[in-house]
Amino acid sequence: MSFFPSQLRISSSLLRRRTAPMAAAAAAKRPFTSCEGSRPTIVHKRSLDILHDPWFNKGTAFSMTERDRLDLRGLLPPNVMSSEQQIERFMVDLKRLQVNARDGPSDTHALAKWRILNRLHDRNETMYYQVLVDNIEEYAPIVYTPTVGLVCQNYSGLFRRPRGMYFSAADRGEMMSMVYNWPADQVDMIVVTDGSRILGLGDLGVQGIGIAIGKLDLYVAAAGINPQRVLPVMIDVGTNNEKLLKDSLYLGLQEHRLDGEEYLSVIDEFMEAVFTRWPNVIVQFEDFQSKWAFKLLQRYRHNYRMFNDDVQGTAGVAIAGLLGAVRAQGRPMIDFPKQKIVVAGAGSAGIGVLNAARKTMSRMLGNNEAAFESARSQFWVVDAMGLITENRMNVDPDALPFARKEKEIGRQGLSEGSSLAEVVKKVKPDVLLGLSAVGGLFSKEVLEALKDSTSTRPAIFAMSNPTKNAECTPEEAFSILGDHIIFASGSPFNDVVLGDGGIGHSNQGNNMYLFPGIGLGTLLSGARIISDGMLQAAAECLAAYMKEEEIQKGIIYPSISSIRDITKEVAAAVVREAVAEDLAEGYRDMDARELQRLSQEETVAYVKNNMWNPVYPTLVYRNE
Ligand SMILES: NC(=O)C1=CN([C@@H]2O[C@H](COP(=O)(O)OP(=O)(O)OC[C@H]3O[C@@H](n4cnc5c(N)ncnc54)[C@H](O)[C@@H]3O)[C@@H](O)[C@H]2O)C=CC1
Ligand SMILES: CC(=O)C(=O)O
Ligand SMILES: [Mg+2]
Repeated sequence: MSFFPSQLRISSSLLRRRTAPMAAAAAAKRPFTSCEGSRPTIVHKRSLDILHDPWFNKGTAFSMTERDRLDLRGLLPPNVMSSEQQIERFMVDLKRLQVNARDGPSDTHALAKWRILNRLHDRNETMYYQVLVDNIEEYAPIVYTPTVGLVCQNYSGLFRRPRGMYFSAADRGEMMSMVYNWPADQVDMIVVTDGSRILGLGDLGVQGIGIAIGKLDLYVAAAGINPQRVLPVMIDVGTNNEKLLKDSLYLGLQEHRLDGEEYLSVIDEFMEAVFTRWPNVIVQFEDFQSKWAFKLLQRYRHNYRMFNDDVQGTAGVAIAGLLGAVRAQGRPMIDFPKQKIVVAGAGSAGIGVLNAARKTMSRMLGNNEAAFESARSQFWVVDAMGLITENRMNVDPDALPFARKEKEIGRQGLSEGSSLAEVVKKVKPDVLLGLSAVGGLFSKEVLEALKDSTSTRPAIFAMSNPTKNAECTPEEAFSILGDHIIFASGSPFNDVVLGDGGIGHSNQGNNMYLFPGIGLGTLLSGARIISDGMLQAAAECLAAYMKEEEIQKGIIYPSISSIRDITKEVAAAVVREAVAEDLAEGYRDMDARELQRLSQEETVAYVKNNMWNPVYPTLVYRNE
């Protein structure tokens, strides 16, 4: 099945948008698995051991009866706090930092917030996630992009308590037993990186584990995956970052990266080990350099429950945004195949987006070979060496399908290696999309050239992360191109106040709108693999989520404050597609046949009821 649905399916889901009433659970034929937060939790420890365990610790919120039950009386100040009071106290501390920091959202300021939040995570996970869920808009930029980039760059210095697992080249032959060192018998979600391309910051070696941790924080906050069942993983096969190789305080292997068969054998061993211990786990590959991203995806996707977020998650988010941009021009989505799109960056993310966009156009044009071939001519791809054409020596095989024919581009006055500014000047594209990792690539010259766009409302996607790597800022885009544009960036920027006092919307086009729902939907369907159709359903759901009035205002992605809601909808769409493709094997007491019987509303309710909420459970002690 190819990546994106026909226009008909998009339209019908647009009609269904946000129609799933929560009353559906009550109307459902059978009770769904209830929220785990309400069940008592059996613990096998007491006293200080409980206070020092972030999974169970409630700090001052332990009730007096619980303090008696768990031998905690006298180990805490006597005033029992509600979780709201606890958070209020914590926030006073966190906000004081904000008041005192005179330098605005500087790096040191953001890092200080990350430290405070991380320390909370280390002593009380429930409260940490409560703070995150309730203030996701404020703290996603701290636990995720952009601050997570800074955290990864400084991880060797910031490291205090271990979080997640490290599999290194030195562990070859040991991984099958090592996985049993992880304390949880059930793991639902693993995010794994080899640290070779962290955001747009390059090879950060073992320090890249920060990105796996940040992504899993969003799995918990947005998708309600139980934090006791997530596992961040770093596969340390060395680093080619010369600075880290020479740094005596660096925490990873100080040797050059393994390559070729040796590298593959390490990743193979890791996959075999984790799927042996946790056969139903889902593995998200994150921030692997392009060289391996596609190869590993092809190697594993038909046998394991895995996906590559940079290739597949980014593609879905970009497609949803591109369709939003078409609607924002006042045109029907079926006009998407007429859009001229210039893409800067032909790495794992850029090529992932290009393949998905081409397939989407092709489906809209009739879904045959001629349509697929014709869709190709809507794209111009520029990488570090300029416009990619068939004359490029040693063109990357993944980029080859998008290499322009000299004959075609000769007519436009372009040639192999033409600069981005030249390409934009000559093509006059509807969309300029950056996944280059080069901050400021959309220079004044490039944006000036876009003024001649044939679109009534050109779209600029400056998708590279973190903030400093964005191809341009919204201020630059709106000030040069005027008010009637669409702007999206990978990391968050503030909206821009326009000359007439209106708002120039700065959308965050980030795969965070899809990966949590893809993971949750896969988990709750029990799908054996993650198919193109499931990814396509996720992207379609995101595209359909935006209301017409929002789109007309230039808002093409939801606010991050609604990420839990959008994730629930995306997960339900993924579940339904898995069922439709006969891939779903069920989850816990919801078997495949029962899943099949659920209506759309019931599927949404099923997803919602299986999302973990950060609420203190009642703790009951039992001897082991
Ligand atoms: N917003 C989002 O959700 C996502 C954003 N990204 C961002 O995309 C960026 C790229 O990621 P990957 O594709 O994995 O990296 P990559 O390193 O595989 O690819 C980078 C590409 O940019 C090209 N490039 C370098 N300099 C250029 C220049 N001056 N002009 C045009 N192209 C140039 C390179 O030739 C290469 O093709 C990163 O900054 C990453 O943070 C990645 C995934 C998701
Ligand atoms: C967002 C993301 O996955 C990246 O920048 O790599
Ligand atoms: Mg990534």
